[in-house]
Order: sequence, then C-alpha cells, then structure tokens
Amino acid sequence: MVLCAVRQHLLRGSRGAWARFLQRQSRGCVYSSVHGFQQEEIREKLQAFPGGSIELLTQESGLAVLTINYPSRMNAFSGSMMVDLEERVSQLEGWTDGKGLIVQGASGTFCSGSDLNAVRALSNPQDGMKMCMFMQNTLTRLLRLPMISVALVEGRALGGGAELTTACDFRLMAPGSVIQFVHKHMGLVPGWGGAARLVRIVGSQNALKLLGGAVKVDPELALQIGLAEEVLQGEGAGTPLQRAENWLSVYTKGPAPVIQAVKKVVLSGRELPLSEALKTEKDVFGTVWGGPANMQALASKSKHR
Ligand SMILES: CCCC(=O)SCCNC(=O)CCNC(=O)[C@H](O)C(C)(C)COP(=O)(O)OP(=O)(O)OC[C@H]1O[C@@H](n2cnc3c(N)ncnc32)[C@H](O)[C@@H]1OP(=O)(O)O
Repeated sequence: MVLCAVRQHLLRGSRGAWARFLQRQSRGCVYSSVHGFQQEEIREKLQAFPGGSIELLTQESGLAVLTINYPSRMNAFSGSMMVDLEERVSQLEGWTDGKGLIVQGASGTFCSGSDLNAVRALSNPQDGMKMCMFMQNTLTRLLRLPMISVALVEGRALGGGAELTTACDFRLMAPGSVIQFVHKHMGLVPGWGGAARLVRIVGSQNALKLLGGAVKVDPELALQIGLAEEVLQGEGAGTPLQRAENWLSVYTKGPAPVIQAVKKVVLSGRELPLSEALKTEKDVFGTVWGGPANMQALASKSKHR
C-alpha cells in the first residue's frame, strides 16, 4: 500500500518531469511561432506537391513499421509525404503500447531524399527554410519517440533519405545498400537536422569526410565508423524486414513502460546537461520503481546468472 502511494506520487512527479523535459525541448519540436514558424502555412504549401504516402503499421507485439512509399520516384519525399510523416509521428507519440519502430522504404530501396520536383518549385530561400524547419521538427520528434527505432536501409538512402536514417536510434544495412549525403553535389548542405545528428553518431571528423566528399557509405564503411549497427546478412534467414524485427526484438523484449523508460533515460542523457539528465533519470526511475514489472521480478526472486 505504502509503496503504491509512493509510486503514485512519483508517477505524478514523473509525468510532470517528462512534460518539463519535452517543454524544455519545445514539446519535442525545435521551432514554434516564437521562431516565426507557422506550421499550418507550410503544411498547406507542402500539400500542393502530392504523391506517394507514408504507411504506418502497428503490431500487438509493440513493434511498428513505418514505410516510405513512392516507388516510382525511388521513395523521394513529396510535399504531402512530409505532412504524412508528421501525422504518423503524432500517431506514434500517442501509442502507449509502443516499444520499437522500424523505418523502411518500399520496394527494396530506402529513400532518395526530397522530391526534386517539389524542391524546384520551393526553391526560394524562405520556402526552403520553412520546409527545413517543418522536417527538422518532425525528425526531432521521431528521434525523441519513447521507443527504440531502427532505420532498415536497403538500396539507397540519398540526401534527405540519408538524413532520415540519422533520426533513428540505429541503422541496419542490407548487403549492397548505400547511405550517401549527396547534398554537396546538389549545391546544398543537410537541412533536415542530418548534419547535427551525424556529428553525434560518427564524430565531427567522419562527418566532415562524409559530407565534404559526398562519400558513398557501404555497409562495411558504415560498420567501421559506427554509422551502422549491423549488416543484415543471410539468405534464407527471412526478409530484411523479418531480420530487422528479430534484431530489434532483443532490445524491446519486456513490458512497454520499462522499454519506454529505457529510451527516455538514454534520450535525456544524450540531450541534456548532466545535472538535468540526472534529475530526469530519477523521475523516470520513479515511474518503474514499484511498478508491475518491478513487483513481479521481486516476487519471483529473479537471478541474473
Ligand atoms: C534537404 C534535402 C536534400 C535532398 O534530399 S536533395 C535530393 C537528393 N536526391 C537526389 O538528388 C536523387 C536524384 N536521383 C538519382 O540520383 C537517381 O534517380 C537514383 C536515386 C540514384 C536512382 O537511379 P536509377 O536507378 O538509375 O533510377 P532513375 O534515375 O531512373 O529513377 C527512377 C525514377 O525516380 C525518379 N527519382 C529518383 N529520385 C528522385 C528524387 N529525389 N526526386 C524526384 N524524382 C526522383 C527519377 O526521376 C525517375 O523517374 P522517371 O522514371 O524519370 O519518371
């Protein structure tokens, strides 16, 4: 009883703490009206460039699969797909049973970046920056989802597609696949947050090489510099998606509140100054301490031999 009351108290505190964490991180977004960003205005502009879709499949197991689906354009992002992605991320934010997410492209290739037809039509710097803010907000929220995310890279991840892979916690690559920040060849730099995230994943030296050289990163190089976690080898061991699901299931085994808490403490450690991360960790700890999984483990006197 006492433990339950304490837990309720901590839970209330924790909800506040998590809300505070998100508030500090602008509710998971980087830009708001304070920065002159009008979400509805840019949504309307983006919707004027239709084509393709972003599909979300949630499973009872707590795993979801997000598919970038525009095969006739090598899964390039049309304007309406950018809006779709934002809506799917909102759905995932409200999915209380979620533990893991796989982001993939349809028809055996990941994503060839932004749709060059839309890019041409939005080529003035103001519109370009608004699109950029919209995508940065969405990809930041994707990375901050309280579930463990994996980009399953088959075929090519180019430009914005390469940036999208960095908005996941892990990258798994199929043999023969390529991640390439082709921006320099387009007279650009990443704008969807891909450079900032890449530096954190592979370090600034490697990031400089990948962006400066528009290097074609194959699975071997990706493993070597820590961009990819694993190469999904093995004919006959299921489809790449099944192999990615198997890989992820090792880390998502267990009750949703515990897996979500794992992601939250790592996320706050990654994003906050140490003293703030420690406070958030204490608050998240309060949500699982004395919780059902904790009580069950104590009752079963589980050993970890
Ligand atoms: C901040 C964001 C920055 C960015 O993302 S900028 C965009 C970066 N991406 C690119 O420049 C990719 C350009 N595309 C390519 O290099 C090649 O199409 C690619 C992906 C290597 C595939 O080459 P192939 O296998 O030879 O196939 P293909 O060229 O015939 O392409 C098949 C159809 O897909 C289309 N496509 C591919 N990437 C696209 C894109 N990003 N935007 C719009 N359409 C795109 C391509 O035009 C072709 O269509 P169609 O059959 O000619 O009607």
